[in-house]
Amino acid sequence: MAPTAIAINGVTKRFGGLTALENVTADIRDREFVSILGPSGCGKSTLLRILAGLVGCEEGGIDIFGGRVSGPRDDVGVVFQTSNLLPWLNIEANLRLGLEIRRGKAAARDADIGPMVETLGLKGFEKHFPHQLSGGMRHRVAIGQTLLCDPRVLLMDEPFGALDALTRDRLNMELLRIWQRDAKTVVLITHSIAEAVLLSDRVLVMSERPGRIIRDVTIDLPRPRDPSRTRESAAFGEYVVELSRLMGVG
Ligand SMILES: Nc1ncnc2c1ncn2[C@@H]1O[C@H](COP(=O)(O)OP(=O)(O)OP(=O)(O)O)[C@@H](O)[C@H]1O
Repeated sequence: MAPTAIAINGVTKRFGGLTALENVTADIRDREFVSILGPSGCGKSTLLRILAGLVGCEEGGIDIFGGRVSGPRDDVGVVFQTSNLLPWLNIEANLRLGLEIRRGKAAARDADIGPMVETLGLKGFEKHFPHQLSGGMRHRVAIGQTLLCDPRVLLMDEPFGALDALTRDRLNMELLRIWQRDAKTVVLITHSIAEAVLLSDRVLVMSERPGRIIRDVTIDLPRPRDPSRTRESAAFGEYVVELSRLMGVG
């Protein structure tokens, strides 16, 4: 079995008198693709921010590759729900920005971003500015910014929510390709049960706030997973039904 990449050890998080997370414990293996599902407000984003080292917690802690998380790390990349591109930089410069911050000016200047631009479906828009793009396109740039940095651990907070179904499918597949090719560990927060089943090795289901992990479902579907074929399979449907029931929406 692969070694542990992320160990979540009894994490409790409070905001004043509000307990957002209560004794959350989970192990995520190196190269594993894990999704987190849970009702709105149960603490998913808070957990991701703690994993990213952006906020602390009152009890427990997170270890990534054996080291206690005490702040953002270079080997951990995060994609948030909303994109925050710099409005005065064009798309190409925005894409290079993440690299510049992490690897320096020379690495950012020399990087071949063509393949990523292609993947993101943004060819021809390199010289445009963020205000000239649709919300979905801006979001794709933000995803590309993080992917270009090639982090070993990728944390994603509902990254595809704002995208149309076709783009979402394309980026889902691209994410799977990158995950398999580059042996990354991925933690994905999604509201889509179908997306979680399509992509993941395991789905962690959280309770209503205060968030706890109430179920750990292994998705034993063959890979590679072509979206249409996978969605048509009986086993896929059974996982969706099981998770819907756990989420109280079935
Ligand atoms: N900075 C903060 N200060 C105070 N309360 C907060 C803060 N951040 C989150 N919360 C509260 O913690 C709880 C969990 O919020 P969080 O955003 O983690 O939930 P979520 O599961 O990601 O929700 P959603 O699915 O709707 O995005 C909520 O009740 C929220 O109001």
